[in-house]
Amino acid sequence: MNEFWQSCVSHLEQDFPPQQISAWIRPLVPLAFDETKAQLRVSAPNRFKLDWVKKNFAQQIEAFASKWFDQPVQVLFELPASTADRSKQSMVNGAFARTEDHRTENVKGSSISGTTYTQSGLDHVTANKGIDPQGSINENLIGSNDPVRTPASMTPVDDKSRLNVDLTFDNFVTGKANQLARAAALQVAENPGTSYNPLFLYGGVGLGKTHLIHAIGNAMVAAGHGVRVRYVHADQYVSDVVKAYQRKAFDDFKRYYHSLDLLLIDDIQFFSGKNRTQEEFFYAFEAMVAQRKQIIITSDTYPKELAGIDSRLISRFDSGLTVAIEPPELEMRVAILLRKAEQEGMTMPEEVAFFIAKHLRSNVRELEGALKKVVAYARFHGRDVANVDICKDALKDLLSVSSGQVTVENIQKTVADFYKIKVADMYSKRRPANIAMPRQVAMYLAKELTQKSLPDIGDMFGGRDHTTVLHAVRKIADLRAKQADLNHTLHVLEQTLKG
Ligand SMILES: Nc1ncnc2c1ncn2[C@@H]1O[C@H](COP(=O)(O)OP(=O)(O)OP(=O)(O)O)[C@@H](O)[C@H]1O
Repeated sequence: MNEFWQSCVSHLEQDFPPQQISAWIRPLVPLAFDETKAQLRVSAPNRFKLDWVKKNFAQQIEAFASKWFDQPVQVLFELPASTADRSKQSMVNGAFARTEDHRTENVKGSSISGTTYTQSGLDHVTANKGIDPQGSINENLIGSNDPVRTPASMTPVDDKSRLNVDLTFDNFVTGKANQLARAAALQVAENPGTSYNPLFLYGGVGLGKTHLIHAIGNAMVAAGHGVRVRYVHADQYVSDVVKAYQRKAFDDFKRYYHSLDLLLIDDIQFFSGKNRTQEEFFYAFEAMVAQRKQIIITSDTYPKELAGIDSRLISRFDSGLTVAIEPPELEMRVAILLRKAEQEGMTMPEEVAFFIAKHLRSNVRELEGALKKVVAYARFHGRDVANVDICKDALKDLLSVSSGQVTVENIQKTVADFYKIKVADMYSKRRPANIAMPRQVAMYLAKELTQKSLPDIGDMFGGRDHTTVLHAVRKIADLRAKQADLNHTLHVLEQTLKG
């Protein structure tokens, strides 16, 4: 059985990215193969994973098993005995035995749509519908048409906390833009409720705020003290308040939120103008902080800048630690692309990451989108290694928006970034080889890609004589013809500059 399963997993690894394998396939346990019925029994750790695997992987597993056992095999997925018993018991009793659990399930279920996890979350809700026959708040809230934020079809979400288990400190790339936020987040994860309460993270879209707060939640859960953690998007919290109000279920609502050890509330700017929500949140905030329970808030701006939020709340938000996440700098963008390409199983040479990172500057989500396009495009053309030409084709639309006219300043900056030297070295009189060579490359590109004359270019490189520029242009052209490496570098730089 073991041998079969290992081969099956290896086989699936060829078709699915490592993230999906670790999220969905590795947690499965092969139980037995019944030869007479040609049935393979496989156990999934919970109902959510079971449904997901059944829907998305069953076919491939069946096909592989049929080949392996040399007959058409049916795969039966089941829950571990204890989980199955619990579900059954709930069905029979008609309600959860412990009201605490029941209430928790209700509110939890209510907050699924409208967050990043909509697709998988809804599947989970559907699976739970039968388990919760009373379905008081739960059923009604599920019916809501909350907006879908991000379709994350394969996002593994923990049912209880609504944490995305894939968003961890380990895969959070750090750079100047986010090192402070990460350090604060780590500190809070290690000393919840006692270091900074609340921790308030703010920054523009797609910069990693959500990622970081999930990482805190996951770290605290992993620390294994049985903490009650809950991630909720502010929009969803608003809709929970409305529904609790409609159903006169405020006591349950309050008890649930006030009982948490860690509340992660995302995009608090969505509370703007929602007075009743703000009031409820104020009580939850006071109750939790008084008991040293940790609250972490994200927002698109810092507390005092929040519009339509009660000043009492703003002063509470300001009472802990407020940290910004800035847009990623070039090096961090390159590092993110390299890391994510590796996760996608795509080989991406550093200069290719540089090419993308140079053009797409706004946020990490944009980089991820670009990378997905490149990976899909490369795979479609049967390539495992991305190159600049593939990127140019795959990202045609994105690049045309961001590309501008090539200027000498742009060339100096791009070449300096590429060779990891300072832009100021382009004008300086210093002549060590590690600076002189990139400077000559920049002069060469300036002559090639702009209309500037040799004396103009000389001026722009710290008042150098036109003969110095001419010498540089000739030298680089000559070397380019002889050195494949340099030719390749120049090609990357030209593509990067031309967009
Ligand atoms: N430093 C990072 N390292 C790795 N991945 C990152 C990093 N920052 C962001 N990401 C990824 O970029 C995507 C967008 O990040 P996230 O959703 O956390 O942004 P956000 O700041 O919460 O944006 P929004 O305000 O739009 O909700 C996510 O897939 C996240 O995993």
